[in-house]
Amino acid sequence: MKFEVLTIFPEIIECYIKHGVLGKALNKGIVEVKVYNLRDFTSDKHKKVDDYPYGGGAGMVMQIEPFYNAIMHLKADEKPRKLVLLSPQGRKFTQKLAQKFMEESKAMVLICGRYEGIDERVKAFVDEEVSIGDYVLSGGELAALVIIDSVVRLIPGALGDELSAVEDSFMKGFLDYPHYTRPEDFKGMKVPEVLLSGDHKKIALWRKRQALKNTLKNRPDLLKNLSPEDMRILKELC
Ligand SMILES: N#Cc1c(N)n[nH]c1-c1ccc2c(Cl)cn(Cc3cccnc3)c2c1
Repeated sequence: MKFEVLTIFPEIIECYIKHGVLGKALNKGIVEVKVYNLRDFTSDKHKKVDDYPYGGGAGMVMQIEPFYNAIMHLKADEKPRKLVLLSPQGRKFTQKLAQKFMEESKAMVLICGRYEGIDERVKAFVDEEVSIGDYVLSGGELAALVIIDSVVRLIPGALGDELSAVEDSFMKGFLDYPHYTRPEDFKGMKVPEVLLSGDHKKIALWRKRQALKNTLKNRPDLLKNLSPEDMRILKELC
């Protein structure tokens, strides 16, 4: 899969993608990320990308021309791509939408703005307007990275451990179970005995109970379409 990112801060994207799962996927050639600086698509010597808002109001608005020029530059190769605008007004990004993007798109353009937002006319050239959540960020770049990271994790072979992609929280409809590793006793804080028992059936049941308990406490909204067995365990917890 290929990601093309439009931004005035390419360093934000370039720094993050070198590390972790994304870095490995890039090295394996499973993923390609190209970052474009919108200032390279301006037509004035000051590389201006913003201006005062029509109708007044605080702050500056990003002008349409750099976005238009960059999008036309990308489209020149006539290859199909999904154009996604990051915006506080966008539809909510979820694991389900990440799965859809991974399955349906060979290439995605992630359009990142700053300031108070971008000229509304840019939306005439995009396929989706997406927000990663109900909180206020300073621009679209972090949101773009969230989308790239979550979509790449779903690409077969990207993680090197198929199970963890399948087991990721939210795919199952409830949160993950607690994780422990060495030391067994840290200042008197001990690892639960069951995890040292080697009894895989008991461990699996303990993990399921803990996951359902955590989900009931922190994210009851995720508890849908539980299997009869999970429902039985949940009822025991109530
Ligand atoms: N995705 C997402 C997302 C999110 N979940 N919060 N904030 C954003 C986001 C995305 C794009 C931009 C652009 Cl362009 C400018 N800003 C700053 C801003 C802040 C408050 C009101 N208006 C604009 C952006 C914030």
